[in-house]
Amino acid sequence: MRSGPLVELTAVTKTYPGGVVAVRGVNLDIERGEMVGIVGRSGSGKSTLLHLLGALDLPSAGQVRIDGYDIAGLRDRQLSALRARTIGFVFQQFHLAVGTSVLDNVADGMLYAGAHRTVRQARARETLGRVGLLHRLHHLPHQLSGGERQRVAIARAVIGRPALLLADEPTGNLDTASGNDVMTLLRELHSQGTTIVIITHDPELAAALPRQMTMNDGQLRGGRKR
Ligand SMILES: Nc1ncnc2c1ncn2[C@@H]1O[C@H](COP(=O)(O)OP(=O)(O)OP(=O)(O)O)[C@@H](O)[C@H]1O
Repeated sequence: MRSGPLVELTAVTKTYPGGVVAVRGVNLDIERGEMVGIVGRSGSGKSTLLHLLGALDLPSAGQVRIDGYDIAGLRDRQLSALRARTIGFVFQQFHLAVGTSVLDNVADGMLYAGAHRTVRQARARETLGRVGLLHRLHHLPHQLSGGERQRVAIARAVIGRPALLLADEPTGNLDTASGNDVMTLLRELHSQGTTIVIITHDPELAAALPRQMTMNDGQLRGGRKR
């Protein structure tokens, strides 16, 4: 494992074509093993920040380092490899493959590793055990509740044991009880060593996390501790 913060943003700005400045001069360190909430109103720039944290997008100015790598210095293939090895993503809308079993949805989270399907399925089974869904292996996504779907999405995101899990409004489509189950699961993954960043517009949810930051009009409060 490399030393230094897992994610380091220095003076990061993201301007969209058309001129909207979605993220302005953000400095942010996320240490290995942290669990962080980023809270902010709709349009404050949270999703844009998450895309930058996950190297899904490049900054217009400033530097993003992930696991020690300055992402601006990587070729597309190196960037994809870094993402695949290091980062898992969870979204509000689950994004599961329609018509594909729960087991294969999760097994596909390891496609990048080039392992045989039976190996991936064995890992998927083990990971679905961790999220409490061994009784749903052969169901299709549309046969699951929202909370179950999100647990499948989390299993897919962590099957490759990424150092960093980025979750964009992971409870946004769930009722309170299922949302609490998903948060409990994320805490468990955190206690097992995964660094987690959760984007939310829910101040209560963010307040319950070990570290919180606030996004306001593209600016981040609480980003750097030193
Ligand atoms: N692809 C894009 N092109 C142009 N402007 C964009 C694009 N994506 C987002 N924006 C703008 O950037 C600003 C920040 O958007 P972003 O989605 O990051 O906010 P958010 O805090 O995640 O909002 P929400 O909670 O509603 O998802 C908004 O003003 C938005 O309209």
